[in-house]
Amino acid sequence: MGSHTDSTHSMPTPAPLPTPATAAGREGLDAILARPAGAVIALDFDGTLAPIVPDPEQARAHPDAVAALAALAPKVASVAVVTGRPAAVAVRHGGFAGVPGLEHLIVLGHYGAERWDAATGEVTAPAPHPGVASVRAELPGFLDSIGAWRGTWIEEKGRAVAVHTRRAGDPQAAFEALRAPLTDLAARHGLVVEPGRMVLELRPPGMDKGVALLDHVHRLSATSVLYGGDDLGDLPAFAAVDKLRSDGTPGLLVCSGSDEVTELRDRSDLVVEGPHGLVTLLRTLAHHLA
Ligand SMILES: O=P(O)(O)OC[C@H]1O[C@H](O[C@H]2O[C@H](CO)[C@@H](O)[C@H](O)[C@H]2O)[C@H](O)[C@@H](O)[C@@H]1O
Repeated sequence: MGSHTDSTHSMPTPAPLPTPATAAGREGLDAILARPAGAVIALDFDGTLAPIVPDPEQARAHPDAVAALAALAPKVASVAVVTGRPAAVAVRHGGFAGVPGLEHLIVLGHYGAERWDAATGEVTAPAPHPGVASVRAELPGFLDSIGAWRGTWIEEKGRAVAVHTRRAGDPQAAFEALRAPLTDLAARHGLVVEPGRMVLELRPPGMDKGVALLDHVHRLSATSVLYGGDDLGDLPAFAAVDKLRSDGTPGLLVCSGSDEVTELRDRSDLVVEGPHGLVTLLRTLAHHLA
């Protein structure tokens, strides 16, 4: 994908859009193309718009992501980023604030608990869950007591805490060893564990990316939806698109593929190769929309 040159007119013409592998996906893409003004384009951040790096503080949107989103946003009902990150962090690391074309961008942070609106620059969110403060206090001693792998570290997220294993000698073994104990710990504090790419997050229950996506699509009375993600936390959003489809709203499920997570590949209509492939798809889609 990319731009081609049309020798007849010497004008760049858009590369063709890829064909989704499923009939439902083709119907979703057709609906977006037929009526872009009714389409919601919703995208995960880490691993989808931003390449995975060892230090979450160093993660940044793909260099062409903002331009692709800004080209797409004026043509559709809404572009939204749906992320496990605090909304303000995703806005900062994405470079999403003050961008011409992204005046109506929405960032749904903390799996939808937070909402940042580019039109106001404000984040709205419910009161923090008290279990986060108590688990934050217990967590360092708890990790020591269970002999967590060296390199395991805690990310402070405000409304949640996340335990990362990517820097451990064997990240997958470190992740597996922590999963059951952290699930018990979270439950004792009224929280749930959200597993991700070499990360286990302890966060409040009751919200996920599927709930957030359905709410956003219904608020706008959208007529179609595209959701792109890479990780287990995106599966509820995939399920939400399935629900929308069965209720009559066409949708396209895009997987930002990696070797690390395979579950989404099997559930998606279209697989692109990581954030670079996703950004190329968005740019190509923008070219094809009236
Ligand atoms: O919902 P997302 O936007 O995909 O956010 C999920 C988690 O992303 C971050 O962790 C992941 O990306 C890091 C930077 O590339 C990487 O180091 C880590 O291994 C990944 O799991 C973020 O740090 C977490 O808080 C998010 O929950």
